[in-house]
Amino acid sequence: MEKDTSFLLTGIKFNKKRFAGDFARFKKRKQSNDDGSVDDLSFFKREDTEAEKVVVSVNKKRKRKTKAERVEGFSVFKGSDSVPVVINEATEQEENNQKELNRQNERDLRLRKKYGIHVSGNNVPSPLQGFAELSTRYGCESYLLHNLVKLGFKEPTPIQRQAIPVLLSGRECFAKAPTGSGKTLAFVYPMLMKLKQPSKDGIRGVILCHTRELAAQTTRECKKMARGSKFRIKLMTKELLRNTDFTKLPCDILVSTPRRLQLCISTKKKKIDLSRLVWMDWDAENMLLIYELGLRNKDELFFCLHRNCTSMIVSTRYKCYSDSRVEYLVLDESDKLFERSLLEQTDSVVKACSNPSIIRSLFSATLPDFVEDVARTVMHDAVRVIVGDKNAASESIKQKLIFAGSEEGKLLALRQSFAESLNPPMLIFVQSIERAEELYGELKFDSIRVGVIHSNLSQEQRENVIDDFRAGKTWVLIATDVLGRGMDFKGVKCVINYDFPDCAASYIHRIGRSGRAGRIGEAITFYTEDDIPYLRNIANVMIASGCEVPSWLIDMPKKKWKKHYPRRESISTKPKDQEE
Ligand SMILES: Nc1ncnc2c1ncn2[C@@H]1O[C@H](COP(=O)(O)OP(=O)(O)OP(=O)(O)O)[C@@H](O)[C@H]1O
Repeated sequence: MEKDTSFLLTGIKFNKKRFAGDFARFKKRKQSNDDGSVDDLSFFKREDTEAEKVVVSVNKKRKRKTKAERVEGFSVFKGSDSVPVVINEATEQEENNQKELNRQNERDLRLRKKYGIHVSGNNVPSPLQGFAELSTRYGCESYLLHNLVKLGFKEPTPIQRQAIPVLLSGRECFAKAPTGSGKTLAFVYPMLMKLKQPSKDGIRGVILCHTRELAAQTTRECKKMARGSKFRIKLMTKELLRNTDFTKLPCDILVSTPRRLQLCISTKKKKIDLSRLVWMDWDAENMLLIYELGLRNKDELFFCLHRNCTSMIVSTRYKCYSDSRVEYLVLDESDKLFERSLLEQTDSVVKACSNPSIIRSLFSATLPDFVEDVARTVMHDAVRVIVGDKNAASESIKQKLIFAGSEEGKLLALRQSFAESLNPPMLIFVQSIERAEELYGELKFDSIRVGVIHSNLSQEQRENVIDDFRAGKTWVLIATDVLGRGMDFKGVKCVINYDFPDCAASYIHRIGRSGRAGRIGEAITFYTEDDIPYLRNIANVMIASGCEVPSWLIDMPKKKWKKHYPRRESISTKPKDQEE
């Protein structure tokens, strides 16, 4: 788990040649930035103190002009739901407006309570009552509504009810909602609505997924939702990476793993440039502001305004225009993307998407504190949306723990459960590639159609295994954690944790491959002596998801859970002396 949030503290390179005139104005004052870069670090470092003052000052100015305007703070966590401003000397019209606002707030609260939605942030937009509001409130194009009907989606899920209006209002968002609860649609739909039309400006939407399988699935879902439009939605494949000149690639939305996109950004020949700077129309008012606020140049002014005002206010009052490229960035399974193994690559991509008007969103079924910290530091006036209990799994999954005693005991228990009731399609998770192959070796001679997937297989092999499982050609799929998150196999009835998961988050995601979209699922977790110290953490998840747990489990001491990868005996029914 990483706390490093370096991408937030990195800046944007300015095209000094292109804006030579503007730079000339500041030459004398900007002694130290000879390379044309913003003195980003020091600037951002003081944003919590100086910039806050600046914003208050900017906001005071605005307030003087129109009394009814609200003072917007920019701390995500300063308040819970929206807090209406009390207006002194209110006119009758203003009072009526206020009453209507209060009534709306009450309606929002009731709706959120009904669907278990918890929000933090300033002026959080009202949740959707139904999909029809996408049209009445946001002027959603008819092809998008038709696609919802075609997909058979009648009602928005709770995360869709809240996250879609947040993103459509141009707010950044970090969200946690149970596995299988429709988060993909919650970020893809507003992206399609926001981007409106395909354009020649290059890639405007980027979705990062932690595995190729999830990226491929998300691309497919995205295309389904965009049917009837001319959006070009591309999956970053190995071929694309090798053979494409991205400056010529017609693409509006790119779905990729962080690794592939980073490779692309860092390889000069590929010329993929996701960054663009927003420049303001330079006028006297801005000049004045710079001096009044004690800033050094218009870049600093821009960041101040941008970070603390809504983009609409910036664009009308301060005549800011956007020459943006990536307008929309999604980090799906965000906590995974921020883990040590992917952090650097994710960091590069986020850094490259340097359009200051960008709307970024983080989605996952688990939201550890360090991700909240990242979101709080990096995002602009973001809204946090949590559906259900923060540490819970999906409530539609029946969860069971089985003591298997030893490795041999696990294999016996598995075969016994197959003999009693094989309920395919079924996923079995193990902790390593080696163990996946071992278990596959044991089961392939039983009369079960079994497949295996892990990261040592070629991309083609992985695709074939997934296709066979989706098509029902294999009933049981043995997998490492490469399939533990995000994958949507609609009919999976049962997940078996053959090996105990390495952390509570991994447990939540693994078992969440069943019980999707409101269906009933089952999760069985084998444990041995080695795993007992970690049982309590799983018990906590079970309790939070409404499952019954034996009292002895609750009485167990809590254990701080780092990654749990015990050395396990190999999976084999051969007598020990016959093993090689
Ligand atoms: N409004 C809806 N009504 C019915 N089904 C829906 C709706 N929205 C999405 N779904 C379906 O729910 C299933 C799960 O959706 P999705 O894969 O987006 O879940 P998720 O929340 O991203 O899960 P995970 O955390 O495991 O990634 C999909 O099969 C999707 O088609």
